[in-house]
This record gives sequence, structure tokens and C-alpha cells, in this order.
Amino acid sequence: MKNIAPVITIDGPSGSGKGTVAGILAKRLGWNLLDSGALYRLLAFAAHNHGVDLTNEELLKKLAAHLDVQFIAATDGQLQRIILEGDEVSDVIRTESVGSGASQVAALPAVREALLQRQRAFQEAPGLVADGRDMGTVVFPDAPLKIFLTASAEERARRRYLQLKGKVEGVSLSSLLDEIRARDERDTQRAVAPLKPAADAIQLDSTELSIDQVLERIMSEIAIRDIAG
Ligand SMILES: Nc1ncnc2c1ncn2[C@@H]1O[C@H](COP(=O)(O)OP(=O)(O)O)[C@@H](O)[C@H]1O
Ligand SMILES: Nc1ccn([C@H]2C[C@H](O)[C@@H](COP(=O)(O)OP(=O)(O)O)O2)c(=O)n1
Repeated sequence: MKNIAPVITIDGPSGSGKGTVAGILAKRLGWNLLDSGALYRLLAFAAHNHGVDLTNEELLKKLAAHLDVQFIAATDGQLQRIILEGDEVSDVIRTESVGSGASQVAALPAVREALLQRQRAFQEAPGLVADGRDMGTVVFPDAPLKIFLTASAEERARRRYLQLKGKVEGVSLSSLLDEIRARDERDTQRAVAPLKPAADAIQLDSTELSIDQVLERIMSEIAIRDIAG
């Protein structure tokens, strides 16, 4: 039977606010959440732990197919928790070095293929908010609402800086800007499922918008489409 749970996709580059907005939206609607970037981050992290080279497509494909991961949904006052092979890794996978590894393994076609069904399995009633790079173009092409969230690279680096300052030692705005630009380049230029807006995506530039203003815009698109009951 066809799965009819509606999906809202939020794609865009690093630091555009996808994860924040997707998390709040899922909570507000009472829907499931797919943080697809976490899967690529988990794979890069697991590869590092198991001594697998980030260019070894065959081994990475196997690792992706057998990733022992649990997503524990957010509850009041607690963020979503991610458990890899029995250990909580929610925070350690968020560093820029794991992000860069994620972007490298994500360019490998066999890895993307191995993670595809795992991502589609999140499409369950009453609905799904999915964030990433190819949610609207490849994973959920029939989603009734697709958002492509952007912001200038300078603003995205500034947001990351504010987010990491005090938590991670030695962060600098200029190195974050370089890393964001390198990741943008790799994610948009790769041959398979590159970062780009779906033809039917609504493009939102959040450079000058607050998180609440972005949410307001998305809520009005949801209301227009009447997709959340
Ligand atoms: N519109 C916005 N204005 C200001 N800060 C924002 C906005 N959207 C997100 N942020 C902040 O920017 C940082 C990165 O956001 P995040 O949701 O992790 O981005 P992404 O998932 O696209 O990488 C977080 O600290 C978040 O609170
Ligand atoms: N659907 C997705 C999600 C992430 N990726 C890749 C590309 C990204 O640079 C890395 C990390 O993604 P993630 O969304 O966690 O990163 P940001 O929070 O945007 O910095 O994974 C992807 O190729 N496809």
C-alpha cells in the first residue's frame, strides 16, 4: 500500500537553519523528524572508529547498510538523542571535522544508495519533516511542501561561530567561513544528488530573518496547502 503520510522537506546549505526549523516544526505539528545529515555524520564517525578510509566506497557501503543507530525522539525539555553502537553520540557528531567527513562520504553513490531506504522508512503517520540536501529532489520527490532554505555564507559562518563559541576550543570565524565554503562547493558540485532546489521548492533566504520569521513563512505555506490536518 502506498504510504500517504505527508512530508515537508527542508533542504539547504550548512548553517541555513534547516535543523533548527525542522525540529521546531516537527514538534509543533506532532510529526516525525528525519535529520538526514546525521546519517552521513554517523557514517563518517563510525568509519573513523573502525579505521575505514573515507574514500573506500565498498567498505563504506557495507558500514552504511549495517549502521547500528537509534534515534530517540525529542521530549519536553530534551532534544532528540542519537545512539550509535550503544553509545550516545548526539554531540560528538556535530563537530565541523565530522561534518566535513560526512560531506566526503556523501559524495559516494553507493553510500547514498545504501542510506536511501533507511531514510524513506521515516515516512510514517501522521507526517514527516525531513531536512538535508536532497530530501525534495531525490528521497521524497512527491512531498507536498518543499522548502529550500539559504542564507549568505558570511551569515551562516556567523551563526555557527555563535553556536560553537564557548563549547568548542579554538573556533574562529574565518576558518568556519572557509569550511562552510568548502562544504558548499563539495555538496553542490558532486555528481549524485547534489545540493540544489527541487523545481517545485519554495526558496527562502533567511539571511535577514529570525528563526520565528522563517517558521511563520513555512506555517503559512502549510496552511495554504492544507497538509497538516
Ligand atoms: N534565521 C536564523 N537567524 C539566526 N540564527 C539562526 C537562524 N536559523 C538558525 N540559526 C542558528 O544558527 C545555527 C545553525 O542552525 P542549524 O539549524 O544547525 O543549521 P543547519 O541545520 O542548516 O546547518 C544554530 O545555532 C541556530 O540556532
Ligand atoms: N540529505 C543529505 C544530508 C547531508 N548530506 C551531507 C552533506 C553535508 O555537508 C553533510 C552533513 O550534513 P548536515 O545536514 O548534518 O550538516 P549541516 O547541519 O547543514 O552543517 O552530509 C547529504 O549529502 N545529503
